[in-house]
Amino acid sequence: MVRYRVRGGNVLRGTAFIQGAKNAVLPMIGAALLASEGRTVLRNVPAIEDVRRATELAEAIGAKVQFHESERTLVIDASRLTSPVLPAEIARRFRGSVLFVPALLHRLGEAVIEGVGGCNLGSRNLDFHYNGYKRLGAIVNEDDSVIHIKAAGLTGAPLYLDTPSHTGTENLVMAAALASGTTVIENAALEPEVLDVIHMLTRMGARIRGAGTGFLTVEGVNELTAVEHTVMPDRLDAGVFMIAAALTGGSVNLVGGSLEHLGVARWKLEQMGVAFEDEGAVLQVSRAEPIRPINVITDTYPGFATDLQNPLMTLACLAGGTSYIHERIFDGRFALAGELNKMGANISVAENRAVVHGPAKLRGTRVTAHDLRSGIALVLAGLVAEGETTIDTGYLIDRGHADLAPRMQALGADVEREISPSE
Ligand SMILES: CC(=O)N[C@H]1[C@@H](OP(=O)(O)OP(=O)(O)OC[C@H]2O[C@@H](n3ccc(=O)[nH]c3=O)[C@H](O)[C@@H]2O)O[C@H](CO)[C@@H](O)[C@@H]1O
Ligand SMILES: C=C(OP(=O)(O)O)C(=O)O
Repeated sequence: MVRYRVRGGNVLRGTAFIQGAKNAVLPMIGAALLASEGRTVLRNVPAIEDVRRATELAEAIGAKVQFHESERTLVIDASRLTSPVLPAEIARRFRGSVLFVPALLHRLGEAVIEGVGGCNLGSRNLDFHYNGYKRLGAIVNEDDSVIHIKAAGLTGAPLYLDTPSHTGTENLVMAAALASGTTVIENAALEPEVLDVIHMLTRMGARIRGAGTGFLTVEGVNELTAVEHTVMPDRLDAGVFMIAAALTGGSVNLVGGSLEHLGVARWKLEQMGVAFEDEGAVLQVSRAEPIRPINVITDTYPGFATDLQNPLMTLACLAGGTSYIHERIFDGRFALAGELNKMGANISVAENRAVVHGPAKLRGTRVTAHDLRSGIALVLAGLVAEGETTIDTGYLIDRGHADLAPRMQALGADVEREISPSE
């Protein structure tokens, strides 16, 4: 079992190299499976567990995949897909498995979803996805726990998303890209990762207009070709290292961090006292003043990213006053509060609102990661807690952050990753 052990008190200084974006590379692997000839090359791929699971899942349906981890490069040959089944033992380990459905529908005419994983954040429905496939002509059978979708060719149609779903947009764009005729997707997501996926699909030969406007028009084409594409940097990984610098009162140079990918989050961090110095391709982050309390409302991009809500909750624990966090994307994303309270924080939660009373003096103890971002938020808390903090279920952290311990150690943090015999 993977466990992280953090000893607090060190001020972080130095350079952090931001990884490739988890939430861009996973749909890109799904997109690579749409190419019936040649090999796709993805660069700047993060060495995270979700990518390793996605590699295993792609191989389970017949693709040939080589993940050259030290080169951060994935090579995918999807010329022969052999099975429409996304096996539960792999698909249930990560959310990105849902992104393989469009390729299965186009390449094999059917998809059998034995399960979808991902962070435990409440309902996490997929009805927008299924409704979209039906409107494109697929037959979706949701009768039992295994979802069967059949499609003898998809036909363009007017689609909509009730809310601008991140993977919902990516899946419906991929489904429409090879459908016959024109598809319009209303209320499409604007996240930078979604735009990067659309950029890759366009380079593959897809005909997509309106990226970043909320209205996407997709003219179906007959085939998509394999390309080489470099994955954008991970803005959530960058946000974690920004907050690490702010928490410890240090100064960190981010290679690969970009402020415009953060949207409102950049301004909220500045409101709390975080200072940014844009030095060309390097972004310097520091905190020159005491941490101020904040009022944060999570939203779709460019609103405050829900994936940074937990790391920000940790920062708010040190603020000189009361902070208010309103989580508007997921209906169960406050598991972190109970763990931080074990460390001496004073956080109260009522439905989708949390109130963080600061400043709190955090003390190291044994805590549990309930999901990827609560896990990384606990590592951040350990950086400023008195004594030692151990974080169990560290696999959840490794789902989304590559080489976390070495990258933190390079900044002077006392962070160790341990493999303990499963208890
Ligand atoms: C692999 C990946 O890219 N994961 C990201 C993706 O997740 P994911 O794509 O699952 O998140 P969505 O944007 O779809 O979901 C947001 C909300 O919409 C609801 N919903 C979504 C789809 C649907 O068909 N029906 C429905 O009701 C969900 O229950 C949730 O409450 O975007 C989230 C929001 O930025 C991020 O936290 C995740 O890191
Ligand atoms: C919710 C997240 O991931 P996933 O959708 O892969 O569970 C996340 O990255 O914070």
